[in-house]
Amino acid sequence: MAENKEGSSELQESSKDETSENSSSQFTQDLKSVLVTSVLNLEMLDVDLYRGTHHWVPRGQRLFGGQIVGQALVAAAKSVNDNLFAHSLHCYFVRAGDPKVPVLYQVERTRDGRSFTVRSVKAIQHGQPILICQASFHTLQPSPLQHQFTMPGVPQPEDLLTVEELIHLYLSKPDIAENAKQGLNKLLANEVPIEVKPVNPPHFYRLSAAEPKQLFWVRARGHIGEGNMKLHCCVAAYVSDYAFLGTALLPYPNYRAKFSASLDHAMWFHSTFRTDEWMLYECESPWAGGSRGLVQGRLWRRDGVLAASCSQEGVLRVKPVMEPSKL
Ligand SMILES: CC(=O)SCCNC(=O)CCNC(=O)[C@H](O)C(C)(C)COP(=O)(O)OP(=O)(O)OC[C@H]1O[C@@H](n2cnc3c(N)ncnc32)[C@H](O)[C@@H]1OP(=O)(O)O
Repeated sequence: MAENKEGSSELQESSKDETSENSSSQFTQDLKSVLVTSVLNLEMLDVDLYRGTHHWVPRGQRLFGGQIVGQALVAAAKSVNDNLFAHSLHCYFVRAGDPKVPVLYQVERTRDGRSFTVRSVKAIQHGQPILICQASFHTLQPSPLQHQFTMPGVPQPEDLLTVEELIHLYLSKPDIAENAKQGLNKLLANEVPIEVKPVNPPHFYRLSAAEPKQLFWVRARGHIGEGNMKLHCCVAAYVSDYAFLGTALLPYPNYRAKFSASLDHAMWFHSTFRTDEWMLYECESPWAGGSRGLVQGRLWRRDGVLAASCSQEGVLRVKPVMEPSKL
């Protein structure tokens, strides 16, 4: 991958490592997460201009927002020095992403300050922006001010089932409705590059109204490894948009989304973490109204350290379900 003006960023280092790994052992390459090898591995077309491809597209046939955010952060991170760490990003999804064409990422070097560096990224398809994103990077500046909430007490991932295992359990029910079976098999066919273990999975038969809160353990499929924090932040951006907006629907089992899409997405990165290790994603929706819903999330390391926080508002247009769906 060509060097850009700033010299090689960490991400380029990792891709150099990757190249060396590739040459050393195909086995290592097979273990590397598909997030690293394809979803977040952008092709550099020119200085500050990159092209991304797609790995998994949700059923709604618009690009997965987490992929666009993760790729935009990858593009921004390539133009900053290795001594800077991503600490926040704010973005708007302004048009649906088209799964049939790649996405171009155009990076503007908005400001290089003494401590903070800001990049603006436009994700472009068919000559139009689909996402506008600002990302900010900070040098390490320790401080006596240090506090965080306490991580919720939940069962460990080893004691929970993956989404795939839960689906197989539901599919084994003798009286499962045909349409529910088709829906579940479609979910199974998804090649989502992250493993998810819901802490409070929905009850199969009757979805009663629940609090707009959900928790699940998440991790990237495959190996990413230590050290490349910018890459882990990009994977966290990808992960943070998975099932996030659905938190706002939990109190309404008699409605289902007719049209839903993320409008914006904001993230703050607090500490080092490994997205290829289990992390607890705590999601809640403090508000919904006017065909919109607000969701907030906290990503926790297993040792209880708060790794990242995120917020998102989405458009939620719903229609009544004749009878509560069996999943
Ligand atoms: C979870 C995820 O990853 S989602 C992926 C990431 N997020 C995205 O892709 C969102 C990208 N942004 C967008 O697509 C656009 O900004 C939008 C759709 C959110 C808003 O754009 P607008 O031009 O204002 O669209 P608007 O909301 O008026 O219409 C959108 C659709 O809802 C329909 N609609 C509009 N108003 C209403 C309404 N009151 N009731 C029902 N349907 C409506 C429209 O007919 C349109 O349907 P169509 O696309 O089949 O024509």
